[in-house]
Amino acid sequence: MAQYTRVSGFVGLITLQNPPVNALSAPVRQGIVDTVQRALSDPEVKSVVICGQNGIFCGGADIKEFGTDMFGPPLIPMIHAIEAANKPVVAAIEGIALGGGLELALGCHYRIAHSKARLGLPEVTLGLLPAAGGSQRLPRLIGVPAALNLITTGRHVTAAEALQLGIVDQVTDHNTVDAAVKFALRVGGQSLDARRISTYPCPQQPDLDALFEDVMQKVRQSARGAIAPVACVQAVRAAATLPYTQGMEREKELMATLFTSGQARALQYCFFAQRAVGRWKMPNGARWDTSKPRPVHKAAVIGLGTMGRGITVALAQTGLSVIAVESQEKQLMEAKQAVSGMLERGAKRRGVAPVLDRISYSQDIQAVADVDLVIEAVFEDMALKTKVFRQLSAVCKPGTLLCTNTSALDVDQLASETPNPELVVGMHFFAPAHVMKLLEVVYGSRSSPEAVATAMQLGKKMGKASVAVGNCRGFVGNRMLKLYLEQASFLLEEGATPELVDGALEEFGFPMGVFRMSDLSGLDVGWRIRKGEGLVEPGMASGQSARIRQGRRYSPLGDLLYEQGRFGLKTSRGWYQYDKPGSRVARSDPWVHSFLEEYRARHGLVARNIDHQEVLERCLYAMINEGFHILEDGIAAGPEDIDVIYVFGFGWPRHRGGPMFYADMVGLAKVMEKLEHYHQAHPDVPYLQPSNLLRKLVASGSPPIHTWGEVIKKLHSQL
Ligand SMILES: CCCCCCCC/C=C\C=C\CC(=O)SCCNC(=O)CCNC(=O)[C@H](O)C(C)(C)COP(=O)(O)OP(=O)(O)OC[C@H]1O[C@@H](n2cnc3c(N)ncnc32)[C@H](O)[C@@H]1OP(=O)(O)O
Repeated sequence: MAQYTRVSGFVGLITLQNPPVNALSAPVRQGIVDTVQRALSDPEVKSVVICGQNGIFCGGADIKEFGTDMFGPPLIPMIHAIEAANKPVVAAIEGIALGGGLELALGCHYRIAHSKARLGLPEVTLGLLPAAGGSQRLPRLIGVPAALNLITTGRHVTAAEALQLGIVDQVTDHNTVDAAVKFALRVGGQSLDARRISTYPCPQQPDLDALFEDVMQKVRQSARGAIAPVACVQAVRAAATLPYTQGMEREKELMATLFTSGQARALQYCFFAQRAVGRWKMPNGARWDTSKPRPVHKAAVIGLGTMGRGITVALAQTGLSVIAVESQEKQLMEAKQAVSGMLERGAKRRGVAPVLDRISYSQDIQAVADVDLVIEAVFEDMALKTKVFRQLSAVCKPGTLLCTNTSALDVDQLASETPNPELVVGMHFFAPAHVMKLLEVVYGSRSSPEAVATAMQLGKKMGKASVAVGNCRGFVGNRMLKLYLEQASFLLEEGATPELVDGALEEFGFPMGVFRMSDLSGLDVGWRIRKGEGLVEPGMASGQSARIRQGRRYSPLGDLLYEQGRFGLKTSRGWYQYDKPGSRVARSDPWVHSFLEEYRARHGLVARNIDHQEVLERCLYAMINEGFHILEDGIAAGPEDIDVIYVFGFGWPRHRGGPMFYADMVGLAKVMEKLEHYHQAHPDVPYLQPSNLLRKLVASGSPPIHTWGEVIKKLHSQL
């Protein structure tokens, strides 16, 4: 809807009304068309101002309409009619002008923004391009390089940057609508010939071909297979080389390809999934909207290894006072220096002052007596964590929330060591904790809704995609990852190389394949986890029972490399070789290839040809199948939770939506059939057997992902 009023005698004021972000839904577009016509035909009205209600100009097209039968007036003619008007139209931009919202503003003759407003064309993040003239007008207004930057990244700019770039004509600290009305009164009756952006020639750019070639190469490299950034470059190129009308034709053509693409569906799914995970619920009925978080002003971190340091930085940057505790003096000194460095570098990047004074350091756990929340980040060892939790219970004031950063251990067991298990939750960060955007909030069987709400709110304040998950070994992310890693090792045994497996996964869109990732995180880390699970004994890796452990297939390849001191990047040898410890450039290592050949010969394994498709099916479908088990077990409340975890924490390519969305796209029947096929070929790998839930979904005709909840509910009610 759009409301129309006449203000100051001569100005038609149009207010977009569609909370929460005044998205351009069909009724809003219809409202704009009607009210613009009304203003233009009223002889008393000399100029027009368009604004949005509640201090928000417009969040763009209504994303919920995509994929439905869209009705109502289309955006392009609506914006053309505004630009062609014979009375000045001024956009009063408060809050946000994004996507179609900014395109609407670019159709206006003038733009006035509040100093706190943000503007941008984020369509690329939804798998689209600015196809209501944005890709054609913006380059004409601000030049090709700046437009390319904004359109291919989708980044938001501040009002100050928008003014500097020439996107807006004026910035105000005062009431934007008042300023726009005053402005409109002043320009009423003036010629609009020089104010219609579509009539501007694109600013000349030396060596246009070289510029586009260079940008296209960079965009293709960073897009990891996403098609929208490439289409965005092509659309801007059309703006730079074609007359406006032909450029619009090209924009439309490119949008037609994107609009119905699987990638756009995936990216739009991710947009809503990211918001859906905030509406968490627990199997006992506790939920986000009935659980009140506690205030957290002061927090403590116990253990200042890599994770503890990152968590300390993340908390301090959120504005909390932090007490960082490390019992070893040398480690404490090193941590202090490292944390200060991280804070200083982060502050420099963001152009703010570092918040070093928010952190105090101590070797004594007694120092945490008055904090509201503690995050334990000591070594991943149950006995050690238990000791820390007992100490914390004795030291902390009543009501302090005790959180563990364990990546796999039993949260219930830790909670049982405290007199108040309802105050215990997992806060599983991902390394580096001040950078990675994911937080798994793990509720135990006795965690209170209040404790979960507090951890979720803190995660949100830290800027993390926070997902509430149940307690099981590895929670959601690592539980699924384990099978992905195992399948990759099995593929090596069967004839693949690390390069082949990584190549397939990187082509799929992961930033790095499984073996490069393993070199980065350290083969010693994986070895320690397997040892903790009782899978590793000295000498066992080469013995008779090497390839069967705990009654099922096991690959000792990682253990054998570990025994050779090949820990990955840190020792400059792992699945690849590196020029020096810490170097990121992975080079093939002939030693690894001979080692694999000898290993196969020793175990009577005959190498066969393995192609990219098999790598993807084995690694990804095994993980997806575990995702279905996780849903069945109620560890994740819905497929969105799993997908957000994988996109934000494990480098799953966002344009493929996450593992569960990907399964839906591939077709559940196909995933099930392939799993059955691989299980038949590898009966000693029980987890390749399709899960009950997957079978049930296929039997119910493979319903779309947003309706899986019904099938899961039915499954639970039958248990
Ligand atoms: C064959 C060819 C056919 C061609 C047809 C072409 C037709 C299309 C033509 C033009 C297309 C234009 C493209 C666009 O405009 S795409 C949309 C561009 N806009 C965006 O990407 C903005 C997305 N939103 C955000 O970034 C944020 O929501 C923000 C606006 C910054 C607000 O953030 P915050 O304050 O943190 O609040 P939330 O993110 O939680 O959002 C609050 C609720 O509002 C819902 N929302 C937000 N934006 C939209 C939107 N554009 N459409 C619909 N709904 C939106 C959001 O989902 C939250 O609700 P909920 O929690 O229920 O999910």
